Amino acid sequence: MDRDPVSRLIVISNRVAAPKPDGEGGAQGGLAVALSAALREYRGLWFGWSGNRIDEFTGKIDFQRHDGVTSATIDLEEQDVEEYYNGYANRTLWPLFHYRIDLAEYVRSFGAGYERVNERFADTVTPLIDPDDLVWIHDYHLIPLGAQLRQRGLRNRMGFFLHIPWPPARLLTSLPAHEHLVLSLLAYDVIGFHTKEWLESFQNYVERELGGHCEPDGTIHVGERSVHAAAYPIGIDYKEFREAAESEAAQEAFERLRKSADGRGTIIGVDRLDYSKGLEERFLGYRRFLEDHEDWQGEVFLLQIAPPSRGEVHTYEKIRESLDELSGRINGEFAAVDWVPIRYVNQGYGREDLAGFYRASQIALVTPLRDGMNLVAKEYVAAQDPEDPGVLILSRFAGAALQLTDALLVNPYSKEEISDAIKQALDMPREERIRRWRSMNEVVKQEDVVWWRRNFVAALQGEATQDERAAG
Ligand SMILES: O=P(O)(O)OC[C@H]1O[C@H](O[C@H]2O[C@H](CO)[C@@H](O)[C@H](O)[C@H]2O)[C@H](O)[C@@H](O)[C@@H]1O
Ligand SMILES: O=c1ccn([C@@H]2O[C@H](COP(=O)(O)OP(=O)(O)O)[C@@H](O)[C@H]2O)c(=O)[nH]1
Repeated sequence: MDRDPVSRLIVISNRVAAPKPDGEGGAQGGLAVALSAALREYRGLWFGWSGNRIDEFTGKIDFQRHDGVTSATIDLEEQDVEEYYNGYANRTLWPLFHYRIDLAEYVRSFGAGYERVNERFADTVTPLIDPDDLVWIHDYHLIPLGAQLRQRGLRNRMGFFLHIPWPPARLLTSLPAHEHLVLSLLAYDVIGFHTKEWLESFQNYVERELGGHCEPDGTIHVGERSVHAAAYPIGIDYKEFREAAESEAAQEAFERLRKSADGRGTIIGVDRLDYSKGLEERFLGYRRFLEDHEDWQGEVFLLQIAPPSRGEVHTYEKIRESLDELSGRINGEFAAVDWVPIRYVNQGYGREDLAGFYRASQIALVTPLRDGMNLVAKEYVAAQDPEDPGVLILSRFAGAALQLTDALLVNPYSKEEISDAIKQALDMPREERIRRWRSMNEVVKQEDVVWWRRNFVAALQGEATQDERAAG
């Protein structure tokens, strides 16, 4: 395997993938899954919150080594979790960055808790960083961390990657102290986004609100400061996922689902229970399909796997209640003694089970209203049987839609488009399914998590990536 000759890599993110006993599933989210894959190749360290709460912050670091990755985690206080994670990260930034200003809450104590936890991260991680280390900070929880580390004297090359969309400037300006937040990003040497669309929104903000100037090569100038900003779409660990798909456990999961489907077509959805994933709209689109095509009733079912997420945030409690109600209503309306249209499962599964379920499903319905990337779409493609692949129905508002252009792209707000796409997928001839799948599989295979990590790290080391050389 060719390794990049780099210094140590220090990865910092809110969540650090907790080692799980073999076979135990869970909704880790795409970031944790992708970073553990990338870090396995590196000498380095993954720093973040343990997920635990304590009465009083101590700054004690817990080191663990698991599956080739060293992690260093700290516990946070109850108030930290409430204001920083549940508050500013998930009640302010998450909805706003997913274009939901109607759900974004602007509460001063959230902002204060966010700054405090970023300072706590900076205080505890600074002694672990050597002068030659590359520092790679992840996601909206930790935007000001780079500036905090600079204030503590760190001169290392430092990069930031945003895993969620960057909103249009006109929406972002609804955030109190938005300039302060965005200016703190200028402490980094490299800023990465999943897609050109999110990058352009960022550049637009910089020019409109900060009076900055963006060069075609990705350099951004604001006052005296220059940083490099570019799109680096994240991928899955293709090789590892294929292995998971060929495991005995995946085969068992495949057979279990096929057996219980009893010859009916399976449409699968796999999402954290999050309002950004468009689950209500998806259920309504599927309902519309059942209404539009009565002959398909009893012939097909939707398996929606939706493990609960961020359950302490009331918008998440609300979406859970709405979906319980809506799935029940649709099932009550259409079910027969031997058929239920929606199997709605609030449980997380491990990768091997998921791989088997994906392969056993003729259609994947991946219809977020807005999504930074969406790795489920890529996993579905990777799990398919090349001789008889399923069809991916994908929201045009997911970052993945910019790469997976041979999916059936839909507007997730439109019941009609979802209904039509399901019908088109069910009727699609095998040759067309194979043609579309081959082209998507090539992208998923080539532009995998290793490619993503290498491109970002190359930029962090100050090297132009191949794509950037071609563009320049
Ligand atoms: O850590 P949680 O609060 O439980 O949430 C899970 C993760 O959700 C978000 O994932 C994003 O990253 C994926 C990988 O880049 C991307 O495909 C997806 O579109 C994003 O939603 C969040 O950004 C992570 O920080 C969370 O860990
Ligand atoms: O029961 C589940 C549901 C999801 N996932 C994983 O969680 C990740 C979700 O990533 P995605 O980018 O689709 O969305 P996110 O949840 O990060 O917003 C994918 O790797 C899924 O395989 C999982 O391991 N078990």
